Amino acid sequence: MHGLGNDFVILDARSHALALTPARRRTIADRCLGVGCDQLIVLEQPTERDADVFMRIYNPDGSEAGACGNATRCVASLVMDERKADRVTVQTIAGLLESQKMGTGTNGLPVISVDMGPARLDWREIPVREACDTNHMPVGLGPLQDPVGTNMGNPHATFFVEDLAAIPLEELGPKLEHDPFFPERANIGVAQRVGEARLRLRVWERGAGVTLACGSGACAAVVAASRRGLVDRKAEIILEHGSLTIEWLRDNHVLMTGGISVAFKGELDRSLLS
Ligand SMILES: N[C@@H](CCC[C@H](N)C(=O)O)C(=O)O
Repeated sequence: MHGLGNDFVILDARSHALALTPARRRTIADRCLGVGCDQLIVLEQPTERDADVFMRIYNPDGSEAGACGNATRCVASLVMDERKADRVTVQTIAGLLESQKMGTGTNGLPVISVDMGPARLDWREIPVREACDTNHMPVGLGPLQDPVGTNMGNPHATFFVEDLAAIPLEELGPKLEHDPFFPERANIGVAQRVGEARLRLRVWERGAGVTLACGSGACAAVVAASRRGLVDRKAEIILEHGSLTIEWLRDNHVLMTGGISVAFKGELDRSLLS
């Protein structure tokens, strides 16, 4: 499935455990050696009574992430179809995420909204190496300076620039992701304000590289832009393959709405079953 081109292989391990070693996870995510995806998602039985499904998130480098906004919308849509319901709760290692079907987009695809939980703004929660004001973090490289830090269940640094097209993200992104300032590495977002309530965004994702869209990165960008006074609390985020609507609610939760799509369905090879 994909959300605006941020693509996922979603494995259903709810009724049968999978033998997924880190090496196997990397191979499945490899676009030449496996199926290829930005994140590998594994569905399991939830451990919380209020949740409908548990979702694990793996980056193509094998690392596990606490949040993936676009995959949450995809998984929620799958489970809503199964249950013939308009609302479901997705459990992740970072918490419970409530999701709602909003209807169908002009392209005929489902539009799904997810409450990504609270935006965490304290430097210890992002986390960064030293105490700092997360609205102006002392880290940067070349034209990317003075980012805003946000934890949306995963760590983000959002840089604001005048001309997004002029930023060599493929070159600067990996260096910033691995900057010692971020002990758990970070997703690197670069945003340009293009209207009163509109931002253009590109993200170098931790453990994945540049993707066509990053849902949690879009949430972090609106929180960051709002803290900087660049937008109010609701904005359209324009990504390479479409837009997301993000709202930073007064209770500090962040709501993300956008389209999702099923690319194809397949069956697991028996060798993957444990
Ligand atoms: N594609 C995502 C984020 C996936 C996880 C990220 N790379 C991390 O390591 O934190 C999204 O839509 O939010």
